[in-house]
Amino acid sequence: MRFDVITLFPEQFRILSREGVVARALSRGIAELRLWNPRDFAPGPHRRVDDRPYGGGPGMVMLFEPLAAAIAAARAASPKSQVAYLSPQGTRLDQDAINDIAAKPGWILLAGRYEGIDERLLERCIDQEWSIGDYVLSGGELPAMVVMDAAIRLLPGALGHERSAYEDSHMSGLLDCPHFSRPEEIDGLRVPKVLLSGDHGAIARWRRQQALGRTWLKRPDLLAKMTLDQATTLDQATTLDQEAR
Ligand SMILES: COc1ccccc1CNc1ccc(C(N)=O)cn1
Repeated sequence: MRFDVITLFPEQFRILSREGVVARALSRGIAELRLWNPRDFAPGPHRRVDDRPYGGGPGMVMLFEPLAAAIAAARAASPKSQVAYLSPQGTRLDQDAINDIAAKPGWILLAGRYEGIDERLLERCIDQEWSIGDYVLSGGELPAMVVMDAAIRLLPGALGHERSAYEDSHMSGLLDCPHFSRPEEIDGLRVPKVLLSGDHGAIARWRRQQALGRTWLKRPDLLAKMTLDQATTLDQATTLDQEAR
């Protein structure tokens, strides 16, 4: 999977290639990262990438021309990739969205700075607009890294133990179960007996029951969403079954 990131601060992305799951995936060629700096595409002696907003107001806006040129160069290098802009106005991402993102051959991620970008880029050059949450950051670089981390860890071979990605919170539509490791007792707090029993069926049932219980207590909205999804799936299956008869 290939990520092309358009950013005024390429140095910030060094962190991805230093350590951890993403760094390993990059070094193994499971994922690729290429950085494009709009300043390299800005014309004239001053190589401007931003300017004051028409209509006045505080802050600066990223200029159309350098970004459009950087996007065109990235598209030429990665013809199968779509362009996604990280912004507080974007579609809110969740695990389902990340699963879809990770299934594509690649993405060109545009990280905005200042007050944002010239609106005409959204008309002409950008395919999708994403938000990692309802809060404003000083730039789109961290959101771009969040999306890359969440997607790359799902790629085959990225995690040591394939199943651990699937069993994470939100992968099954539920929150994760509790985890314990050595020692068996800490300050009077003991590991649940079932986890020491070696009875894998009982352990799996306990973990599912814990995940359901936690989701019910902490995120009942996920349960509602899940039962709705399941109901829809069930309904579709029934319809298909009736049509098949
Ligand atoms: C004032 O910053 C901007 C204003 C407009 C667009 C982009 C930026 C860059 N900042 C971002 C980017 C993304 C997110 C998010 N929630 O995904 C939060 N902040």
